[in-house]
Amino acid sequence: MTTTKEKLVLIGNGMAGVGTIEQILKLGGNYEITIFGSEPHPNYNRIMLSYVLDGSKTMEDIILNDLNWYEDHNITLHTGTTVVRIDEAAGQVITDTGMAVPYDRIIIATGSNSFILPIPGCDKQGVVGFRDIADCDAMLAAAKQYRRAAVIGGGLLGLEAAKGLVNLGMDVTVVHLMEDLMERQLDRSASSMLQAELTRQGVKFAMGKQTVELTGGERVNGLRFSDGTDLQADFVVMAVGIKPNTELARASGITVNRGIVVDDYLQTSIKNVYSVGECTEHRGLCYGLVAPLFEQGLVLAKHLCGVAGNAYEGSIVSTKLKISGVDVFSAGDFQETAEHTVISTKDDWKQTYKKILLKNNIIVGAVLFGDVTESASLQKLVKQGAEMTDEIYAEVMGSGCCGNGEAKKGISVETMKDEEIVCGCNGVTKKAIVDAVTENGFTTLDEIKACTGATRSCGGCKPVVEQILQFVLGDSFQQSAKQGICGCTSLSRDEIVAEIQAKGLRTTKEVMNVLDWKQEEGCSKCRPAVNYYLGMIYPDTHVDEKESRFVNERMKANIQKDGTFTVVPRMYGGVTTPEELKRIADVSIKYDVKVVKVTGGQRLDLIGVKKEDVPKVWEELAMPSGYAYAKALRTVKTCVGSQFCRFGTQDSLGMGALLERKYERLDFPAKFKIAVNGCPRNCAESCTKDIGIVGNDGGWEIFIGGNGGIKPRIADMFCKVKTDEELVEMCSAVMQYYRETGNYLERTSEWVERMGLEQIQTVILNNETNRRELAARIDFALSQVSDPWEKMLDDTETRTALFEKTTV
Ligand SMILES: Cc1cc2nc3c(=O)[nH]c(=O)nc-3n(C[C@H](O)[C@H](O)[C@H](O)COP(=O)(O)OP(=O)(O)OC[C@H]3O[C@@H](n4cnc5c(N)ncnc54)[C@H](O)[C@@H]3O)c2cc1C
Ligand SMILES: NC(=O)c1ccc[n+]([C@@H]2O[C@H](COP(=O)([O-])OP(=O)(O)OC[C@H]3O[C@@H](n4cnc5c(N)ncnc54)[C@H](O)[C@@H]3O)[C@@H](O)[C@H]2O)c1
Ligand code: SF4
Ligand code: FES
Repeated sequence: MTTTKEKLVLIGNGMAGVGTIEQILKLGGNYEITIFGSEPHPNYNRIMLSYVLDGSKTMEDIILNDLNWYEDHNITLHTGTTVVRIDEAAGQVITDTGMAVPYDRIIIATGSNSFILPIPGCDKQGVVGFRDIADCDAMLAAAKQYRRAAVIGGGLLGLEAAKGLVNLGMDVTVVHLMEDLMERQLDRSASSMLQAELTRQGVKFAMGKQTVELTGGERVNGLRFSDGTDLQADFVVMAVGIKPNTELARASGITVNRGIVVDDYLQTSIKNVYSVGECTEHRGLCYGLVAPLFEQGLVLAKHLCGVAGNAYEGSIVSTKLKISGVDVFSAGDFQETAEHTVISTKDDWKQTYKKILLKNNIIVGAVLFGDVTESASLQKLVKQGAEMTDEIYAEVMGSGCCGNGEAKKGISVETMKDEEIVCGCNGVTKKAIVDAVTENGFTTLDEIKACTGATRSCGGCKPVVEQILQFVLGDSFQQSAKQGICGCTSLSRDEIVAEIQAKGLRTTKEVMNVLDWKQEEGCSKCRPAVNYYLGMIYPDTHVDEKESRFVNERMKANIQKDGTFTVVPRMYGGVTTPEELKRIADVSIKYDVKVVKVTGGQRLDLIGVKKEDVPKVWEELAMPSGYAYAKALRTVKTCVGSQFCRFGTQDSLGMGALLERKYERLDFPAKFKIAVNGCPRNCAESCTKDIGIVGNDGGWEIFIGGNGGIKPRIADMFCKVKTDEELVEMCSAVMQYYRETGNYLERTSEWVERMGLEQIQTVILNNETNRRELAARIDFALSQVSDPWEKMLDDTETRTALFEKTTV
């Protein structure tokens, strides 16, 4: 008997909402889930935007759940779609794109918006908040063009933004209303130590300043303060707090105060409509940190899954500033009053400060600066409302038997109670981590993260998690610190490839079974990687595993934020014909293609094709797939070369087309780009391509390992060759060597750095047999591939399943 699942709609694709869905899935909740998110991205770690800005993480690093995760859990995701109203009578949510989607239950998790000071000039160009990827992009772009930045607000966000902009080379002044930084978390002593440290790191400060106007023309050029003084700035970040996003709730008749008002089970004033996250007001409080939001999410998930659990009674918050070299921690009360008993130590030489506040001998708050080793213990003590005892005093103030910091660290982990929370962001206890090691056999930080969630958000708990691993594993900890390709295995890429070859393993499932994967099914990181390694090892017999492919690769087209697709046909060497152009034009008009874009790789991109039209567009274009969605050869960029250019000494057009025809369709560890130039003037920009080829009088020069993307790298000169045949053989050998030794998703720019140029030259240039064998192996692999669009057009079943279902 099949039971119909209740329809659960999540509005808001942020950390709180998706965190709740993750809990529901863990608890086995039986829902048909649909998620709406205004942003055009899958769920990402907003906290980490500070690290993207300071350059220590990339946007890709901070994705928490990629599109495969939604697919794998049968979740329908609508990105770039805002829900504008809940129609309670009709039992539907209504979107800004005109969708009406039925629901049985709703979770509202619409988060907050940056608070923008409503002062004259606040809408000028160059004024941003710091809340999402778009803001972060704007800041990264501004840093390339401008020098002077002002950050209004000296709270957590303003200081992290300021340090990020300093790292990007800007001259940054933090403009703060009060006399003390982070006055909502720190007392005057900690605040002034913090200001001194940040000044040392290059941040300037204008304290006690109220901004009354932003000056300039269309673009901001400065700030005017209430005392009549001003500050020049051509970029302004507002970080003066946040405003719960309650628009949708108000429009739907839900009770709203500062936030959306909920009871202790996160129920709003409307039946079956719940709210979690920053948009929520519980017992008069709205929270702006993830730990309380995850606590709310857990209570709600249990409630929605019918699992017994406590009501949500509110959270005690603690904060840590995420600036490298600045250790600050604050939990609970931080400003002493007559009611408090104060325990404090301040070391001006070591620049450390510790203060613990007691009320009637109960620990109610703590502030740490410089040394935050005790933050996890103090966080727990404050949360528990623990009574101060001699033992606790000795532990947290560092007196008594253990004068030595290292010894003390060990003891503090050892004496930590099982139920003590180690990761505040994700509510992970010491016991959960110890169990992950002793019961599941996990031994690395990545595995602990995948299993328990600890370290997944702000990362502040990493040192304590490491200490626990060390404590439980003893001497084997160092050895186990070797990281596998993901949390499912401790094996490296080379070990996996060697095992596949030695044991003759044939499928992903077999690899995972035989090599003792910790998660039977693997994850979205290892499944595509293993599928690639199998295809590389067995080019003739491996049956490609579609379920291990990323969504774009499965669809053979790139999904866009509005759910439509792009179609990029192949144009060998960037050359097309009037007949092809006519077909492209006819198809674009017939299928109402939104934009036809000339790409940087010299071809045409049909953007905005409706999903159901994609196969018809392929059929009517009658051109090969351009593989714009694949980890394969994308484009071969060419200049006009000797056929037309008066400087050209080599036929770059002809060679480009030849190479593109030869190497198209084959899988590589990552996308692959080539450029061919007719002379050293290098009009087709060889230096930023995986293989760059430059014609000269006596033949060709070959460059490898260039990249123009997020981590630009200029290609290295690999060798010179005289004939076209030598050129092709050399390219074949380099490409096959990269296919055989590259880590999945590793671009050649990283591969060359990792392997060393000399090593690659030794293997390929100094050993003719090697070179010939590599070239023969790639030729064999190439003989096995065929056009995927043509294949899909002949396969009615797959085509219908992919393009005629309602979801991707
Ligand atoms: C730079 C930065 C650093 C931070 N660092 C930390 C830190 O170190 N520690 C910490 O604890 N917290 C930190 N925070 C705060 C933390 O990120 C937030 O508390 C948390 O992300 C809030 O989660 P949320 O899901 O409630 O809201 P959000 O993350 O704002 O998610 C809400 C989502 O809903 C979407 N949405 C809104 N309305 C609609 C609608 N009507 N229909 C569809 N979608 C909608 C929004 O576009 C948004 O994507 C930081 C925040 C920032 C910006
Ligand atoms: N490490 C972390 O935990 C972290 C990092 C970034 C953001 N966040 C969270 O993101 C949210 C936003 O952070 P935030 O720092 O903007 O909020 P906030 O409310 O914590 O701090 C805002 C600061 O701006 C100051 N301010 C207000 N009006 C001003 C004015 N007119 N001129 C100058 N200064 C003014 C306030 O005095 C306050 O110190 C918060 O919920 C915060 O907890 C947390
Ligand atoms: S690279 Fe040389 S041959 Fe090619 S277009 Fe430029 S000048 Fe002409
Ligand atoms: S405390 Fe933030 S990730 Fe663990």
